[in-house]
This record gives sequence, C-alpha cells and structure tokens, in this order.
Amino acid sequence: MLKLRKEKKSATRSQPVDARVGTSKIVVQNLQKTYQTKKGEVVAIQDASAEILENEFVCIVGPSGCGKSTLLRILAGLDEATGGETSVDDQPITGPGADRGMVFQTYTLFPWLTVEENICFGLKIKKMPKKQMEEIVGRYLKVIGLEAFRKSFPRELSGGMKQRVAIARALANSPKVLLMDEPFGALDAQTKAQMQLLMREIWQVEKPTVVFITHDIEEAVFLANRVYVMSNRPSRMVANIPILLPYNRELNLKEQSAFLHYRHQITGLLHQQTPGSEA
Ligand SMILES: Nc1ncnc2c1ncn2[C@@H]1O[C@H](COP(=O)(O)OP(=O)(O)OP(=O)(O)O)[C@@H](O)[C@H]1O
Repeated sequence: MLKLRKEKKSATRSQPVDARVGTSKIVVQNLQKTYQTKKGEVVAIQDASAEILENEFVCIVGPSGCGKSTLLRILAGLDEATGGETSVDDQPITGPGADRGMVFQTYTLFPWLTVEENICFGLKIKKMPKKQMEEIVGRYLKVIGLEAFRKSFPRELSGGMKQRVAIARALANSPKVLLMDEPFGALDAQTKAQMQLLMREIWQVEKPTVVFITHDIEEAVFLANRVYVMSNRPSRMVANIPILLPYNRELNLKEQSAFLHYRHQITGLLHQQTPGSEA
C-alpha cells in the first residue's frame, strides 16, 4: 500500500519542518454562519478567522457541533456564510470549484462505476485525452496500492479501500486545495493509522494545501503542520498551534514526548471549552 514511502524517503529525510512557509492560500475573515431553523436561529459560527498558507497541512479540531463541517462546506462553496469573508488565492469563494477537492467521512464513490472509473470520473468530465487519463489513473492506483482492484466495484472493497479510492479520485483532478471532513472517522483503528501514514506521504509528494477536519487530536497532531482549535458553539478559533515535528512521520512518533506534548496541549484547550462558553 505504501509505495510512495520508498520513492520519496531519501529525498525528504532530513528536511526540517516549517509550519509557515509560502503565501496565503485560504483566508477566512470574521466568518459568521447562522442557520434559520423551525426553532429559531442557530449561530453555528460566531466569528472565525484563519489563514492557511500554500502547501500547508492544517487540521481543525473542536467540540462536537462547533461548526467544523459548516466551515469546510463554506470553503467548498457548498454552503453560504452569513457574514465575513472567505477567499482562495485572493478570490472570494462564491461556489464549488475544480480548484478544491473534497473527501467526506461517508463513502461517496459511485457504486455503479469501477475503481478506475471512479478515479477518472472528473477527468472524463474535463474531456481529458484517454492516454493522459490512463496515466493519471495508473499513477494514483499505485499510490493507494489498489492496482489489483482497478476493475472492482465499491461494494467489493473494505471501508479503508473505499476511502483510498475517494482520496485518489479527489487528487486525480489536481486540486490545489483538498478539503477533508473526518475522512477516516468511520475506519477501525489499524486502518485509520495506515490511512494517516498514507495521507501524510501523499501530502509530502503532491503538496496540496489540505484542510482536514477531525475529532481525533492524535490524528490532527500526526498529520498537520498546524492545528486550529475551535471553541464550543457559537464558535470561534481559540488557538492556532504550529506542529514542529519531523517532516517524515512514522507511527511510533505518536509515543514520543514532543508528540505527547502537543496532544496534551490541545486536549487541555478542548477541555477548557465548557458548553456554551466562548472561552
Ligand atoms: N443545515 C443546517 N440547518 C440547521 N442547523 C445546522 C445545519 N447544519 C448544521 N447545523 C447546526 O450547526 C451547528 C454546527 O454543525 P456542524 O455540523 O458544522 O458541526 P461539527 O463541528 O462539524 O460537528 P461534529 O463534530 O459533531 O460533526 C450544529 O449545532 C448543527 O446542529
């Protein structure tokens, strides 16, 4: 599965981490989102601001219901903010765009298409020449380690395999930004750890700007260059923590003291969030 590791390891082994390199890719300024419901208004996000740099891997954690998915949907252009501003490359977000790929927690593959047809779905829509399309699909099947399953249908795959295909489908379109909403939330612990490793490696090679939502603090610290912590609803960002851990990450990093330090720091920040608090 992890074919990328061997190819890239020597090139990146001694690279240091720099959580703030490059220019702003995504800017969220005083974002506000209020839903109108039968029971009245629900202020999902009160005032959230964030700046995500080009090629950064940013994770967003926060208490359940604090508006993480809402924020991601607004960045994807699937939902509209009720206040504030959001932009990608200085262009206001006004709707979905090919520059942003999405991966959700629930499996969103087309059940009637094979693995390779799912991966090249977006490329077909773009009318990409067949040869180029085959090259891209072949490359991503290799990256996700599912070459032997190219003709399989989603129903024949495990949850982890389906998520690997969903990630490959998103990456095949070469999005500059990858928006991921708890993509490994439904996986068992072992598959989840393998997916984290794969995701980090894919990022090191492809370098998309990633915004990754998760409940799992350990996952956030393992994957990210920076972690944003959101408060309880009505929410805002309460912390923005650069994760200065090695560039190449192995699973045993999770047991090391620097890793545990970040984990405890973020856990502490989340525990400070009492229901209804704006702290
Ligand atoms: N379409 C909607 N209509 C009304 N309220 C909504 C809608 N979508 C979300 N909400 C409310 O907005 C708040 C934030 O929801 P959201 O799903 O963004 O939170 P979350 O942080 O992603 O939660 P979780 O971690 O549990 O997935 C919640 O109170 C939710 O009930």
